Amino acid sequence: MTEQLKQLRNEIDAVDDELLRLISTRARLAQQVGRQKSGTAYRPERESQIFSRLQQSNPGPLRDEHIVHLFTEIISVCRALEEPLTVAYLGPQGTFSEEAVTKRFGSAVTSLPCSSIDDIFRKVESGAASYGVVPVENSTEGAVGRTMDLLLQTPLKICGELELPVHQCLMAQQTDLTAIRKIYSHPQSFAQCQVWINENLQSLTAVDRIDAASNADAARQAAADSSAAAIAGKKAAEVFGLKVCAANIEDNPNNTTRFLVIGSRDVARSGRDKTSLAMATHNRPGAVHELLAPFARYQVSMTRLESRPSRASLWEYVFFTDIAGHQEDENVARALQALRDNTTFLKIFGSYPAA
Ligand SMILES: O=C(O)C(=O)C[C@]1(C(=O)O)C=C[C@@H](O)C=C1
Repeated sequence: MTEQLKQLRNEIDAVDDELLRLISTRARLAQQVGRQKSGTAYRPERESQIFSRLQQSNPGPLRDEHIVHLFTEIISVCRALEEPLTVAYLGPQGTFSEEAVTKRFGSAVTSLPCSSIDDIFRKVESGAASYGVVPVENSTEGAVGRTMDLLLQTPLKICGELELPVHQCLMAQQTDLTAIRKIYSHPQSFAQCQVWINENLQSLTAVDRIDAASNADAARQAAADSSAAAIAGKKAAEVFGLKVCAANIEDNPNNTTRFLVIGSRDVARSGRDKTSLAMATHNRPGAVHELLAPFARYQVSMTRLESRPSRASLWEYVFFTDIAGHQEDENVARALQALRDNTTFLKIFGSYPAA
């Protein structure tokens, strides 16, 4: 070892000692904060403010996303000292939903795999989980209808959102594509990889596509059959001991799924928030125009507008809307009051920090 290398490593040791001391101090402060406040330890608005501040003062060379990743884990262990959290997600282990839980809450939570989106809502409503993470839309496939329908029925609130880039892989027990006779995957993942499958697999011999309940379930089935492959995220290959035959096979490289965090408490203002709601009005000419007018009047930006059948009567729709700002912001509060006066139905799902 050169003298210079030895010297640099000594400096790293000294920095690590300092980091250890500082992280321990931070953890003790979080414990004190936990004793001061009432209710749940998880404060999404505060975490969002911490990330914004750190990104603004990031001196490099680490990228902002690395800083957020490191501090997500630091906050995760500090939060766990205050209160252990259980987070429900669409299982089994190895799904993109599980990745979404770790991305938002860090690793120091108990993640609870559920067999359906309905089950996630049930677990949070019953208190078996403190929070739930549910997919709400995909950039290629559009809205996740079940999540939207359940939001209408539940007393739960939206406490946060996050976006997860969805990179699909073809995985199998071996990497020889000519040995593959069937592929398991979730129908949505098949849809996201159509071009790649047609170009790379259909030209071989006949390959059956078999729908699975989830990508991770597809990987589980491929792990039990040497003539099968699965399309799933890289995490599923790790969980089920499969080899990745081809990575990033999604037709759209920007393929992203947006997830919501659901819980039972309202979230305070972070200063960079969004509010989600659903509304309905009479089925007559100009009604939708009138419905949206308060947003224009009070200068509230809409970031999403999606209609779904109301399920109450034929050809009646509920409009799901995301707007910029928190319910407690003056312009948002005024727009919401105008909506209360003009709609036949209005449900506010919650305000939360924008991703
Ligand atoms: O500020 C708080 O309320 C804390 O509990 C501290 C802390 C943190 O580690 O910074 C931990 C959990 C909360 O979600 C937000 C922040």
